[in-house]
Amino acid sequence: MSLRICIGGATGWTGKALVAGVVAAPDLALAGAVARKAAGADAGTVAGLEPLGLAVAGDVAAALKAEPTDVYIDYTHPSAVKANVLTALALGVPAVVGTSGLGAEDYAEIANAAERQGLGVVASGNFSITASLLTRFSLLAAQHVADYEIIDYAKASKPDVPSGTARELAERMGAIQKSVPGHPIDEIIGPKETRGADVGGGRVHAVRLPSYVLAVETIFGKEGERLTIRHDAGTSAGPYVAGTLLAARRVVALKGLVRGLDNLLFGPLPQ
Ligand SMILES: NC(=O)C1=CN([C@@H]2O[C@H](COP(=O)(O)OP(=O)(O)OC[C@H]3O[C@@H](n4cnc5c(N)ncnc54)[C@H](O)[C@@H]3O)[C@@H](O)[C@H]2O)C=CC1
Ligand SMILES: O=C(O)C1=N[C@H](C(=O)O)C[C@H](O)C1
Repeated sequence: MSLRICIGGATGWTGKALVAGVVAAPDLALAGAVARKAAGADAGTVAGLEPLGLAVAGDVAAALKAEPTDVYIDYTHPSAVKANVLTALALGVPAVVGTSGLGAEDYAEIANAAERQGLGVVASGNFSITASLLTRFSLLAAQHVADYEIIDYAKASKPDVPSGTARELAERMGAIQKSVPGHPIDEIIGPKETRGADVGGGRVHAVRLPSYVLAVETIFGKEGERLTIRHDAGTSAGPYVAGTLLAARRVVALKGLVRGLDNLLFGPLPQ
């Protein structure tokens, strides 16, 4: 039997690519689509496909109550994602979280809800395979190099900061080892903001300019040498589809939260 998927944010840049990905996959079926402004429209039509005979719902609860659903996928907005995921869990549906804007405390709350319900959640700041390689390489480097900073580049209109990619990376790198600034930030002469923000125990610098989609750079410094690891997203949402659908296929067998697609692709980080 096909895995029944509901997509939150089905009319968006990523959501439309996911609707097409689900429709094209022989083992998946589109059971629901959520988008406030397109409620009532055909889910295929709003994604630029042939009509699917499935009406878009105005909110997550309506979609999950209307059709039996195995997995809820969220690509909505930083202001909506947490409530959407908690709603899905409360209705007994595991979730895959692509939307950015949540940090360690939000994920602790989501992890608790998932464990209480005995359900899985997979969240990843970036579901592209190559971005997951940046994450994994950076986590490995953080095991060996104590001094690092992250630069987070995105489009000028991005509403959240840092990006989901950079935030997850900073929090996970900080859990391995915190990067202590060589000169205490409180004692800096000049505007302290120039040194970026402390996210999870490392400095993150956000650049927001036209022409970027999303790029993340981790810079590791040691006496006499430097390592830079960088990922650049292009203008297509295609790279996020395979990783998101891999997470959807795997989340049904999980209990609790897995944060980071790299954990599904490459297993736990070697100690
Ligand atoms: N983890 C990953 O690999 C990726 C994460 N993202 C993140 O996913 C999110 C969505 O990105 P895009 O697809 O570019 O956005 P978009 O703006 O193109 O689409 C957002 C969708 O969510 C809906 N929406 C907006 N506000 C809402 C609200 N308050 N409640 C319910 N639905 C709402 C819109 O109607 C639309 O369908 C962003 O946070 C972005 O950073 C995007 C691409 C990849
Ligand atoms: O807002 C976007 O567009 C993206 N956001 C994600 C993030 O916040 O990390 C990543 C994706 O590459 C595009």
